[in-house]
Amino acid sequence: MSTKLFPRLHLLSHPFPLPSFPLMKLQPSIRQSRPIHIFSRVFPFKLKYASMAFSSRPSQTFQGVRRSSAVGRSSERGGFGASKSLVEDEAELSDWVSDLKTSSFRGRITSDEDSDEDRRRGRGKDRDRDRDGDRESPSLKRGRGRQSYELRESSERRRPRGPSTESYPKSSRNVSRFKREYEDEREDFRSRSSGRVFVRENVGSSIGRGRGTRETNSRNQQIPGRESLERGRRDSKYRARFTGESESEEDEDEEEEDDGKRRRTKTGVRDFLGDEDSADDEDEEKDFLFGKSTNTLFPSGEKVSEMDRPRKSPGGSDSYLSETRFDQCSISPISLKGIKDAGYEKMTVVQEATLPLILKGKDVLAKAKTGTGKTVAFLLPSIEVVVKSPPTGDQKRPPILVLVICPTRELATQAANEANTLLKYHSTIGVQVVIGGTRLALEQKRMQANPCQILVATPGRLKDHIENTAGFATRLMGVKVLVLDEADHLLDMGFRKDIERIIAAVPKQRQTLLFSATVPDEVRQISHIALRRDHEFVNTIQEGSEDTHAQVRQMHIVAPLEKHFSLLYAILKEHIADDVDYKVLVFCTTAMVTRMVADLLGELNLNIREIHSRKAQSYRTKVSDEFRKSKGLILVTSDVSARGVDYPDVTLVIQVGLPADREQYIHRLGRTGRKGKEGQGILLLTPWEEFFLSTVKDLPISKAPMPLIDPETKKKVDRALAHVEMKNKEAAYQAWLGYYNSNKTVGRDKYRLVELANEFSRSMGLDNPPAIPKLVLGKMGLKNIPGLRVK
Ligand SMILES: Nc1ncnc2c1ncn2[C@@H]1O[C@H](COP(=O)(O)OP(=O)(O)OP(=O)(O)O)[C@@H](O)[C@H]1O
Repeated sequence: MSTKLFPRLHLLSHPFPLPSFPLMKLQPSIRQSRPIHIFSRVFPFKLKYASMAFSSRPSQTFQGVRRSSAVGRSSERGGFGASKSLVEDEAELSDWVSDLKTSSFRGRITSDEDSDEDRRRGRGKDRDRDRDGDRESPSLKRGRGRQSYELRESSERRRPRGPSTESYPKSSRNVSRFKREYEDEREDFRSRSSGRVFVRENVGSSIGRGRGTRETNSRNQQIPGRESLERGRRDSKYRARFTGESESEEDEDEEEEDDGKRRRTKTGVRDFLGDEDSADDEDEEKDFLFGKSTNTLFPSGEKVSEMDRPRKSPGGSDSYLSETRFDQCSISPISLKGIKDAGYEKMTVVQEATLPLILKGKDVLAKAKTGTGKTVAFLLPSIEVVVKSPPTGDQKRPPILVLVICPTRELATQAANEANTLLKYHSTIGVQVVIGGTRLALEQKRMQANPCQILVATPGRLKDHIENTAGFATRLMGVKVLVLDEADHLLDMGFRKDIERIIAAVPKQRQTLLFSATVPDEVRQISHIALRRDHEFVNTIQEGSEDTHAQVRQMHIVAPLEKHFSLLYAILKEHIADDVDYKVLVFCTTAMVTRMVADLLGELNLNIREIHSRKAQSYRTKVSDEFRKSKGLILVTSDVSARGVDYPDVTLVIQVGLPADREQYIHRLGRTGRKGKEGQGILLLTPWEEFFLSTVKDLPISKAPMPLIDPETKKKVDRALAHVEMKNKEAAYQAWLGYYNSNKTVGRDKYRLVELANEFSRSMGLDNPPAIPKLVLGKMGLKNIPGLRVK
């Protein structure tokens, strides 16, 4: 792309006005500034910062922070309405589902009571999977392709679930593959879906917890052979599943370990892996054992009116740091020592806004932009709760005092790392992590043998422990603080049932903290599931300001699918040429599309890594760690990296294809521009995806000039495409079809959808679209649509 015509862009620091909070004096904020390279030059103007004007009310506590009581607040996002998600509301979903006309789908409609009964009857570890939709007919399971996952997941949202008493067929390769794909895709789906909430009760209704009804509520540098070993391992594992063995959906690696012997004899695959896996486990063990080792606070019930505080920024840019130092708050000296060692001196704006409230014992729902220190904001006061808690007599089952729930494994690990940093000098307080993809037994041992006042968990694995770990439920009854990180996502339909189950397992008398960079109105309305009625809503994003960072340049390119791979390559090449310290995230729509794009970029000799739900957890952890520390690297990823992951100094985020919704666009973009740094975001769409721009029209996304693709580049990309494995293209095609089929706009017209899918197929260099199993097409509601090939 020719970018040389345009001036470079530099962002300037700017001062904020003085706050009225007595302890906190705001000075001009110093931001790290780096020149914007490549795409800055496509814009013939300098970024202008609009001065922000806010009404100031004397009763406010923090500048630039809107705080409100729980009751009666609706919109804080200016003119923007509800997010557009894959399946936006129940009525639309209903219409959409009725279009599918599949008898097997109808066959799946059963009742929740049945499923509970089924659980009681006991299906061993299978019950965790039941939670996520395995209560269905075997025929459905057989037909489940990964790309049909969205269909199933969406369908589940509206129907009660019931049991399947029939076992999986034992020897069908197709079944194994579909099952594997379905399980793997689930995490990607969960990662990208958000905002799909159907409950529309007013906050503060009688259902609220406060009213006592809580429960109602470079691939080229990859380890040689690793990939194929992983796949072989998965095949073996899933084959084992169909023999009637099972595990929780997040626990693939765990099952491999626990049932390794059995599977080894069945398939022989694990013979190749024994050593490697134990090495992985040791690494993981080390990771999790690195560190060491609550007063019950109840709100006074005071109502706080909405407070719009000015945090004016004469320079225009938003600041992530306040002028308030941590030692100005009532934090224990030992915590302060840890904070100092971590290099934190001043609080970020969200920390300044929420810390006093949380220390007072209030339930808080907080919204703050990506990369502005929300993790410390909830961890630090939680640690203080532990500090103030009297020691307990129960040595056998010491209580867990703080429970932090994160939607992804990477995020949970990251939060635990941050907790350990803060706990550096608290020798008797320990944090433990429980996440899918690791051995349940290992976690059980760790939680028993080490201090574990703070537990960070992903929902599925936590639920597994609640149901399967002796004494765990008792330990959870000690919880004084419950934190939902990425709260809007956790309260979304993909996680809702798990979260409700977890909430039921912790005491009603607790403090609850909900944090996210996006809080759609729907989430506010259902927050009573977790929060007390008199909770505080703290919004650090000023009215009239965007949910994204001003120092992140956002652009979109609209081009036909056939050009996307060449464009992606051209954009990356330009960026690499412009910035030796490049660090790029390329988001793709699904795990299999991610794999195919990673293959392609690897063939083009770019220094890439890939991460998605189809990768083993040990691999994901390694790649994630590597990317965190690296420069000069491109991470091709599905939405497992969309939220919360704190990779420092990401220079560019590229989103290829339709993001699941507005929230997901914001979170993905938020991997760059963290801690006040600059960054760039490019959204690459086709003309028929352009409608998405209307859902983010309040964000400063400008149209980038169309990069020129010279014939040589085109040829190079075509040659590289020819080297991408056919089976990866086939899987990408099927996944692509499934993803867009579940989009309520693109998936509405099935004939058009198939035309577009075949366009995607051609863009991968295929003359004919790959054939898809008949059953899968049936599940997707795509039987007899012209243009599809059936196998
Ligand atoms: N007071 C502070 N001073 C300096 N750096 C801080 C401070 N608090 C947190 N950080 C750092 O800021 C970075 C971003 O923090 P964090 O990941 O918690 O952001 P976040 O708001 O949760 O982002 P996201 O919305 O993407 O999850 C981290 O590297 C963290 O260590």
